[in-house]
Amino acid sequence: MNTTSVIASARRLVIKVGSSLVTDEGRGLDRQALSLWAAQIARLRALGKEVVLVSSGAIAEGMLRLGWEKRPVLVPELQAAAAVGQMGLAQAYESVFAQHALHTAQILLTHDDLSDRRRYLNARSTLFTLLRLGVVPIINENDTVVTDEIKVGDNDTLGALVTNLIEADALVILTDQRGLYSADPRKDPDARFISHARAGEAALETMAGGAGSSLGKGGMLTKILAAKRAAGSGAHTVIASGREAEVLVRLAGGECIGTELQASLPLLSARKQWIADHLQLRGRVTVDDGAARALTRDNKSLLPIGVTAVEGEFERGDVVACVDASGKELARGLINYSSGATRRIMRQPTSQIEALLGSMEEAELMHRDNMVIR
Ligand SMILES: Nc1ncnc2c1ncn2[C@@H]1O[C@H](COP(=O)(O)OP(=O)(O)O)[C@@H](O)[C@H]1O
Ligand SMILES: N[C@@H](CCC(=O)OP(=O)(O)O)C(=O)O
Repeated sequence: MNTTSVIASARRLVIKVGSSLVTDEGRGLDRQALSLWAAQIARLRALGKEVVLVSSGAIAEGMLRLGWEKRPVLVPELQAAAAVGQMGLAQAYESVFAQHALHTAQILLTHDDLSDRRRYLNARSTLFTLLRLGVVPIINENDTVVTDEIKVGDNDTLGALVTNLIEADALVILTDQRGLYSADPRKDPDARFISHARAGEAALETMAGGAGSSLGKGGMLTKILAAKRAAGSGAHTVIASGREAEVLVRLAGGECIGTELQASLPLLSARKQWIADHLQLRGRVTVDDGAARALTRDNKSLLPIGVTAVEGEFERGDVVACVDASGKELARGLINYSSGATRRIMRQPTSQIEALLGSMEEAELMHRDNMVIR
């Protein structure tokens, strides 16, 4: 077991702060807390660390400003609250970082931005440029424009996607608990604290429950899944209390505070990580047993002959899932043919592609190099 926090050696960090912390349990923007994190982030920067902040709290702050006591159910009302609250977040962060002569930059993202390769690369280079300029990027989901089809849904997941996007060394999730317990400590007084574990361990998911307050979205499960996702690019995750004194500076000094979730999964290349990080896919192809073995056991590409069904409408180059007969996802990757063309060539040998379509783009429906096994 490590006695030095993984944060000590991390050079590039993503720090995520949850709604209940940012808004003092919905009482209003906690400027004191924001000011303490800004002071700590300024110290991390002085130590040579690059920091990107992912902050929740727009909806909670917007509700408060609009005088709404209960989280609205109607999507346009949630979106309106987010639009109002985001103004408060941006203003508050700008002023607390200004005290340390640090500029901030607001970045509002949707899942659509990250699943489009061109926009993904744009977001990445903008973030790198901001870091190089010494600016602290502050990210939230663009709640005002998201629909179910294009949303990430919670900022723990968004934090992990950003971690992978900028190849950060670590993701720090600050919340209202000390870290992960064996059960929700709000419900189980005997819950045991977990100080270290491996990101992606299945047992962790059974320990984690939903959100403890009505302010947050994710709860502990999204944090555990975020750690697993971030581990794909080799990033370690620490879940700790945002109320712990000097938490970020102490972590950077090597002190183990909170739950450390070590990355120990096989590393994916940056492009494969982008494929793995698609939360919503445009379609799926069902593969037969032979193709399932070829993909998962023999490291082979997917050929049209192994496909038995096609769902959804997709274009060449879209990310599509390969599922078995029971619907379980075996792999996903960039497909070489549109859904219409795939329907015409499925169950057929490669030698028939040209005769069926008039030309052959590629021999494989999905090439191994463009595929991630699940
Ligand atoms: N196993 C667990 N360990 C710790 N907290 C848990 C666990 N399961 C559920 N929770 C709940 O998750 C809450 C934190 O999630 P959430 O309210 O979404 O916070 P945030 O706004 O920081 O994302 C805690 O307050 C706690 O009640
Ligand atoms: N984008 C939303 C936050 C959604 C969310 O994941 O909240 P939380 O679980 O508190 O991190 C907002 O700013 O209100």
